Amino acid sequence: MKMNNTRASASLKEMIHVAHVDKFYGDFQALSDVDLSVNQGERIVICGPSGSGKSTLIRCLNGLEFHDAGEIIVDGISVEEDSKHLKTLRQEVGMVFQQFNLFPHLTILENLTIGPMKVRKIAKAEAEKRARLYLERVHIPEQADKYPAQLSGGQQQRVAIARSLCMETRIMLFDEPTSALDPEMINEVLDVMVELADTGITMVCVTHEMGFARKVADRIVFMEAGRIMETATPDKFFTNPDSERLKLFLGQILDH
Ligand SMILES: Nc1ncnc2c1ncn2[C@@H]1O[C@H](COP(=O)(O)OP(=O)(O)OP(=O)(O)O)[C@@H](O)[C@H]1O
Repeated sequence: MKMNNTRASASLKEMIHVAHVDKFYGDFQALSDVDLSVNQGERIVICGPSGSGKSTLIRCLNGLEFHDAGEIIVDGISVEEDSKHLKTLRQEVGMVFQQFNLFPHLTILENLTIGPMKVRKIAKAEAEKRARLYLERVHIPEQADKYPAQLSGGQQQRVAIARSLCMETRIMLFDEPTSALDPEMINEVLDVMVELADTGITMVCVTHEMGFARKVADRIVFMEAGRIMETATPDKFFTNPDSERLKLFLGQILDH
C-alpha cells in the first residue's frame, strides 16, 4: 500500500536535523560541515566510497557516536553525549546493522519480545502477538521458536528488521544491512525493506544497493571524504549528476 498522500501531507515535520556537523576520531576528521534535513516519512539513501563517513553519520544520528561540532536533532531530541534524553532517543530510533546483533541464547520470538516487554513495559501475551505479526510481515512466521544460529543470514537480518518494528519506532536507520549477506539472500532482505518503505516510516539507509536506492529513495545523498558532495532525487542522481566525483563513483559501482 502506497502512502504517498500521507507522506506528502506530513512532510512539513522535520524528523532529522543535521547542521554544520563535524566529527573527529583523534586527529582524523570523519565528518566535515555536514548538513542534512529529513522530513517525516522520507526515505533517504546514503552512498559513497568506503571510508567517506556514511556509517559515522548514521551512528551520530542515534548517539552511537557523538559529533564534535554542529547540531543534530532527531525527533525533537538534541543528540548530545550528556543528554538526559539519549535513552529515549535510542528507544525511538530503530537501527539495523550489517551484523544482525541478535541475542544468540534467545529464540527468535524472545529476541522480538524482550525490547517491548523490558523497555515499553508491554505484557508478554501482547508482545508475542506483536512479534508474530511482524514475523509475518518479514515472511518468516515459521521461525519463531528457533535460535538465531539455526537461521540463514537473510532470515536473521529479517528478524533484526522485525525486532526494530516491534518497538514501533517512527524512524529506522539501516547501516549497510545487506553487505554481510551472501548474494542470494540480499534480495529477500531488500524486498522487506521496500515493503517497509511503503508504510510511511522515516528511513535513512546506508547502502551500496543502487537498485534499492532507485526504487525507494526520495533523495540520495552522496558522501566523499566526510562531506556531503551531492543530494538528488534518484532520477537526477543516476541520469544527470552534478559532480565529476559522483559520475566516477557511479561508473565504478554500476559497472559491477
Ligand atoms: N572508531 C574509529 N576510530 C578511528 N577512525 C575511525 C573510527 N570509525 C571510523 N573511522 C574512520 O573514519 C572514516 C569514516 O569511516 P566510516 O565507517 O564512517 O566510513 P564509511 O563510509 O561507512 O565506510 P564503509 O563503506 O567502508 O563502511 C574512515 O577513514 C574510518 O577509518
